[in-house]
Amino acid sequence: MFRRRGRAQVPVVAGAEGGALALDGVGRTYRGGDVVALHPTDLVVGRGRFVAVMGPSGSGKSTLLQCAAGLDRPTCGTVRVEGVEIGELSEAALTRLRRERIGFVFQAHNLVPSLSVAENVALPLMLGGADAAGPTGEGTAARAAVALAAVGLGDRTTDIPAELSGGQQQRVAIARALVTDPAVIFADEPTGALDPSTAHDVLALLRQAVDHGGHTVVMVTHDPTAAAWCDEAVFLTQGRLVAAMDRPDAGRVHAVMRRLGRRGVAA
Ligand SMILES: Nc1ncnc2c1ncn2[C@@H]1O[C@H](COP(=O)(O)OP(=O)(O)OP(=O)(O)O)[C@@H](O)[C@H]1O
Repeated sequence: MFRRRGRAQVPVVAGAEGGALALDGVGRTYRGGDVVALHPTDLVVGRGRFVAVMGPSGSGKSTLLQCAAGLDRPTCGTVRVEGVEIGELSEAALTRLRRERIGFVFQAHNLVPSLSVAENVALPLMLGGADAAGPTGEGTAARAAVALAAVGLGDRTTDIPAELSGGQQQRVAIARALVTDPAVIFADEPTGALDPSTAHDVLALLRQAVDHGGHTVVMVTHDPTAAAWCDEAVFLTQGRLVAAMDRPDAGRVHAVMRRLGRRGVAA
């Protein structure tokens, strides 16, 4: 669905009122403006939604995700997470917001190899120092244990990452993303390195985080099957958001991706 704005068509993801994430005219250029990775883009994601960001290689998906997550500063526009405009935050405040209100899951899970599974999950809490205790005063170890139990790894807390399979390591990364109870989880190709069965388990966990944890998940993926786990899919091509789909299924997503790959535009 779209509403018209001056500069571009604007996908509005269902349930946008009180959005967890709002991009307003967010663009990113490189080399003094010669390379436009992302044209000014508007996107509002409602709380408790699972959204896939899709598009051909080089269409700007990772750029959008990095700007939305406060990992990169856009060239123009504003990003709000739970209504907080992140461009106005100091580096220290942005770091704190990223640590406490945002979770990250990447294709390469970035676990610290020398730390145990439980220590890896507790890391965002430990970096938070005095604020690490949960709402009822439980400590970091207890919170990490709850997050690990939620991804089915409650019995692997003392292992180091190398002792786990790739899929189990990705589940640890999801536990680490969940442990701070973030408003938004950004996932960049979280199943890109996994076999279909393990990918299924990881996507089920993200779906559960939305349905039972009330989290919002924004996931970059190339995979129509992964997109079918989402509430909505939005499609980028050549740095522009050109289409959105409610309740995507793999067949329809695949058809749009083929059209985008062929012509660079949505039908
Ligand atoms: N640091 C950079 N300097 C110059 N150009 C860049 C830089 N980062 C990204 N780009 C360009 O911006 C465009 C969008 O890149 P981006 O990584 O966002 O695409 P993507 O859709 O995530 O691609 P993929 O699916 O292959 O990961 C590409 O043309 C890319 O070459």
